[in-house]
Amino acid sequence: MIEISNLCKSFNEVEVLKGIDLKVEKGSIFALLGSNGAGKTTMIKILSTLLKPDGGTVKLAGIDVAKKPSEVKKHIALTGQYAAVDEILTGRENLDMIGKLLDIDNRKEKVEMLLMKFKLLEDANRRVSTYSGGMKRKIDIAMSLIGRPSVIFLDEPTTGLDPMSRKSMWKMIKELSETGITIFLTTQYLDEAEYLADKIAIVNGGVIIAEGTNDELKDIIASNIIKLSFGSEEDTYKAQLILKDYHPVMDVNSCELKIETHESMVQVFEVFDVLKNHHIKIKNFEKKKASLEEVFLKVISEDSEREACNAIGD
Ligand SMILES: Nc1ncnc2c1ncn2[C@@H]1O[C@H](COP(=O)(O)OP(=O)(O)OP(=O)(O)O)[C@@H](O)[C@H]1O
Repeated sequence: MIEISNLCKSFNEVEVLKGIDLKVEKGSIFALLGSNGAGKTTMIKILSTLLKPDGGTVKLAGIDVAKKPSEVKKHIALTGQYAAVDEILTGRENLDMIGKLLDIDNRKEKVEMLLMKFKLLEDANRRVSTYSGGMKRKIDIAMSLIGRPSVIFLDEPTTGLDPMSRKSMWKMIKELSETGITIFLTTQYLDEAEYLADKIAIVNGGVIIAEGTNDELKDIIASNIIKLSFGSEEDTYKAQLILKDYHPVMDVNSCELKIETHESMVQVFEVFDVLKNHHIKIKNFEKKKASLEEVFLKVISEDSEREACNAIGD
């Protein structure tokens, strides 16, 4: 549904996007992750025709976004971090206004159907200025659905929402995806990407540094993690010293060490052997896959280190 090739964009000589290549499958949920200022919103603006790229191509449903923006607009909807709703109007009036602008058939019915779907019927005649953050976000998404888009861009859809509203937004996004709409979202919440996305890409320094399904990212980039717990602080400190070549991360309070293992079980047995030889008893042992957060932090820090080394080399 979306094909991005060698996408570049600079602002005042600062290169924000330095050659992005991505593909998003029809009907899937795609999450773009990145730190503050990584270029996520810039990318969404280009994909949704609001900003012209400096180079590269973007095709949406096979249509070139730069060459035929008005064609592309018929297929897409954009909702932002800051709800684009008119606060003075009621929820119903907001939906009706967009319906009029888009000259939608059966507008009234469509508006009522969306109010019902988003559980906003009871509050439909209240001014949006009196809505909670979660309700504003709902009306924003409902407005974007009036034109029956095939792709919806959600820029940080749950930023600023409380945990309950986040969960209900997640449910709504899943339901939208089940109707066949392709969803492209940006987020800073790793659990959000982990829960929602069929595919995830991490943008850093203007390029995509990792891409894949949740499991692929964890498999390809991250190693497995072993968690060892000990009977005392003393043993934990000793184990940390003995295992220093494995770069353990220590949590003294819970007497735990976390170690990354890069190869199957071989390193796990090595660690056991070393501890046994030093007569340190392991109280508990757990082997788990890295979380997406661990993957994210690792690839970002490795990429930044590489950049720093390159800069020194230059
Ligand atoms: N119109 C503009 N003029 C100049 N610089 C801009 C403009 N828009 C964005 N930038 C810069 O481009 C970089 C990327 O911004 P962008 O908003 O795309 O990042 P982001 O990943 O969405 O960040 P955040 O997570 O903080 O929203 C930032 O350094 C920002 O200051």
